[in-house]
Amino acid sequence: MTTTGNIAITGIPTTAGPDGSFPLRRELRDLQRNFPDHFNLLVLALKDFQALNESVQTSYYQIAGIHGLPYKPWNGVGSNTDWQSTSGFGGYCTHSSILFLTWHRPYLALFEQALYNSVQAIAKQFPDGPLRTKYVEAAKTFRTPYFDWASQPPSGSSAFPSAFTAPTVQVVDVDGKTKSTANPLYRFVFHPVNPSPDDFPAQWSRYPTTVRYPNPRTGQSQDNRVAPILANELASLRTNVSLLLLSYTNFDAFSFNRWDPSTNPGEFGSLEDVHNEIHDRTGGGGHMSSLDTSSFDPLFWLHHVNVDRLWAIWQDLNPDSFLSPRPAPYSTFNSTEGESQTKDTPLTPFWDKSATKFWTSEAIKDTTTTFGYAYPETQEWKYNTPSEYQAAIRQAVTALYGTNVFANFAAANVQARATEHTQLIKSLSLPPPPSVPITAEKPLLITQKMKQSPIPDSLQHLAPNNKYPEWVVNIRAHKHGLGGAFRVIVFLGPIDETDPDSWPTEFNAVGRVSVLARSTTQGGPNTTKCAKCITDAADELMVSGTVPLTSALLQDIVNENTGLQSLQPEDVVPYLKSELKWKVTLFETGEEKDCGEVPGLRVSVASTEVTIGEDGLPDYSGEYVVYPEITDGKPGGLREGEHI
Ligand SMILES: N[C@@H](Cc1ccc(O)cc1)C(=O)O
Ligand SMILES: [Cu+2]
Repeated sequence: MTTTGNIAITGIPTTAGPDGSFPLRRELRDLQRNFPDHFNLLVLALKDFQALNESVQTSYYQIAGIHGLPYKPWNGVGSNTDWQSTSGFGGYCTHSSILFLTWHRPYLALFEQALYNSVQAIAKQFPDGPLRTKYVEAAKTFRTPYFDWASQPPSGSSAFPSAFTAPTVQVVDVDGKTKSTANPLYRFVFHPVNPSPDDFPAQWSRYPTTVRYPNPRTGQSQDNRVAPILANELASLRTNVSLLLLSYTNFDAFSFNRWDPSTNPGEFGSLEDVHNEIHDRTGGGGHMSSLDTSSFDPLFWLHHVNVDRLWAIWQDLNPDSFLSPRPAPYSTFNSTEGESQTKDTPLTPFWDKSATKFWTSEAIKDTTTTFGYAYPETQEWKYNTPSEYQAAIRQAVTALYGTNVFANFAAANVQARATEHTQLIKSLSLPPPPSVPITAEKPLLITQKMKQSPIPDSLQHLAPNNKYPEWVVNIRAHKHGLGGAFRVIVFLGPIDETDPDSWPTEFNAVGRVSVLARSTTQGGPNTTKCAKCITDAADELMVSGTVPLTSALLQDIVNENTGLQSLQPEDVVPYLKSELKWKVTLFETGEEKDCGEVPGLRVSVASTEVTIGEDGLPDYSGEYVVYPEITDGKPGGLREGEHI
């Protein structure tokens, strides 16, 4: 890869195998356990890549810097100066925009081709002989892994893989010796944090490395907080992913989180919304929580590969739906607020393979193999017909994310969550894990239960005639209503109202909608943010998200002391009226702050009747019904007579 002039974004140049196959981007835990040579290369190459001089255009530092901070033009692509107007943001990344998914695909391809450079270099450094042969061979099919944050981790293993949290990792180094080395997935070590003066404002330059859940006082990363917080809202997140993949059929609704008055109650969610939630839950006020800094955390790349994968899966299930022109939500390096963004809008700063023009959404929509990779679920070449291929995708999706909410509930042993939860919370008070070497973690498994049983016998009575109502909480708010990143957490049941710090780990937390608004005060956190809303144009941008409730309702039904009897509206409506609540907190500073309400906040509850087919697959084609009586009278709740 040349490092001067226009850099062509090629991904890893690959010719298809004789059967049409392409190398796979695999799940991290699968890679670690089943492809140890690839995993070994990942560790060594990522270290090498991260160590590149920060002034090199294809260094980790500079590639990460395309997304947000330090707001510098990259690859010879000048920036639009409009972003400096009050409502704009620096950097090239696209969010709440129709280009959200497509822009990130060449971005990941660029990361992968740069990482691959290091993979090649490393493989060749092994001593001549069988070791080198082995690693050179493995290097050919090396692709960036993904972190599947939605499927159920195998029992006894953490929702946040140790590959991200262990400070050191065991590797076979290029001298052929097995040793312990600093883990490049754990954090990125800036060298230095401000290679040019003021790359980062004080709020960020205080951290010499990327951090997760930084202690607000000491700035220490608290990685042990991530796993319990991922586990606590996992069942709802997983339903969200199944709903997105199996019930959304329109690209615009599926892809991004912008809300408008025509949004129907079955389409408040989006892949961008669940993606935001992962930024929030893994960042905890550290780098992942902010669009300005998230791409510096190595986790960002594996998270976004998963987002790209979910899109690839969805797109192959819905090949005829693609983006329709939409106005840019605000000005950035590559867009001007209000201008129409279409499938032909240049995805700057990513030059295409010719290095003379930019990639467009249209050019990268159809297949990931343009960039030399596929996913386990998208091995199209294995099937004779499109319908066979789609049936296989559906099967793979339902095996990982739950054939239906009942099978998911049973397989994931959600029932045991209450006990498990107490243990997790206890583990939070323990000191961070010592520097342990990575031991191969169990890969995600297709659980037998999900495959076997359409509706487990013990839950059959809750879906008479194989029909049941699926319940969701829909949320919308002004994206920039608080002048910073905030979330709305949804609870079902009592919580400690007085302690915002405890809310994400309350057992009764069901799920959240996280809004990654950028801080409008670039100098750092502003203490008046909760109290005041900003009144510029960006304030008008409305975003939405959804929190699936059904699995939490099932938990409450099974847990007899709640009194809830069924999923039917006559039981659920009064139950939700008394038990459903939500809290708004600002999260960018690492300190949880109760913000009461956000401008434009509307929370509503909707349900749709789902029929489970013979094969256990849910049919989501029904309409959604909104129940304003549940939220009427609560702050920010939809009122009766009000339109969604
Ligand atoms: N937090 C719960 C989900 C839940 C939330 C609220 C409830 O009332 C019940 C269940 C879990 O870990 O699975
Ligand atoms: Cu992201």
